[in-house]
Amino acid sequence: MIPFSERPYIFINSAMSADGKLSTFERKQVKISGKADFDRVDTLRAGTDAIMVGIGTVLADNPSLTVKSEQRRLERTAAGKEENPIRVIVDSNARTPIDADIFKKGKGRKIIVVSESAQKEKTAALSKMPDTKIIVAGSDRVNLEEMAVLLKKEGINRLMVEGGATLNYGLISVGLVDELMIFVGNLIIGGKTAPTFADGDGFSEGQIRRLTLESAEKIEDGILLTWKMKSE
Ligand SMILES: NC(=O)C1=CN([C@@H]2O[C@H](COP(=O)(O)OP(=O)(O)OC[C@H]3O[C@@H](n4cnc5c(N)ncnc54)[C@H](O)[C@@H]3O)[C@@H](O)[C@H]2O)C=CC1
Ligand SMILES: Nc1nc(O)c(N)c(N[C@@H]2O[C@H](COP(=O)(O)O)[C@@H](O)[C@H]2O)n1
Repeated sequence: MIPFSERPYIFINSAMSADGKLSTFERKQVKISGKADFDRVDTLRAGTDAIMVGIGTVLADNPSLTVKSEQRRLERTAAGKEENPIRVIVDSNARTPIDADIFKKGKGRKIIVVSESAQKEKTAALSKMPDTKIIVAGSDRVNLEEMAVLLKKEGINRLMVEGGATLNYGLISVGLVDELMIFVGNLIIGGKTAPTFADGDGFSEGQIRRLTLESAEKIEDGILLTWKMKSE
């Protein structure tokens, strides 16, 4: 485990259906949160140094990961920060499209974390995008622990993760998650191949991770659960 002083504080914010799905079997983005929850997410975004997603989420949702409220952006700039937190994509093979919204919408730094096996032409093209830095961590796949240490060196002390299913599992499995905020919405999505909150290989019985419930808050017709990871 990486000592806490050498990595950012890392929390995941996700929205899942009552049956634990992040989206449909077609991997199409579903609005699980309502207006109030999206506003809460915007406050969280404004209060972090960086927002991270996996490449699967970029390819499926094409998110911009910007702070939506002008007032919150102004408060950030008044405090000497950039309008938007640094946007980080975990992208082992440098598959991020150069026309992705992350490059088109909102000002601020972007970091694409790739592995050594990513094609050099692809990383070169991404490194030419404005305000974009490439970080290499890991040989075939991004090594998340190495990445966390490098992100701390970039000045990221508080990191918000917005999925998806594979990245959530990957971070939890290497002990890199401190807190989870899961909004459970009032819908059933179903489907055995639809992404769940944490996919990946799954934990065997002896490896199951345990949580401590911090709070449960009703928001519109859903519930926001805030959990801390129990130390292993
Ligand atoms: N409801 C919600 O809050 C959210 C829903 N989603 C949904 O989740 C789905 C996307 O999830 P996934 O396909 O699982 O993609 P993902 O966003 O978790 O990205 C997975 C990719 O991350 C990369 N990666 C590199 N190194 C890794 C490592 N060591 N561990 C784990 N991942 C690593 C791999 O290339 C892997 O394919 C979409 O359907 C999207 O709509 C995504 C974000 C939030
Ligand atoms: N909090 C939350 N609730 C939902 O219902 C969602 N579908 C998501 N998805 C996440 O939000 C990203 C979109 O961000 P932008 O609006 O483009 O800035 C999406 O990619 C998921 O990470 N989140």
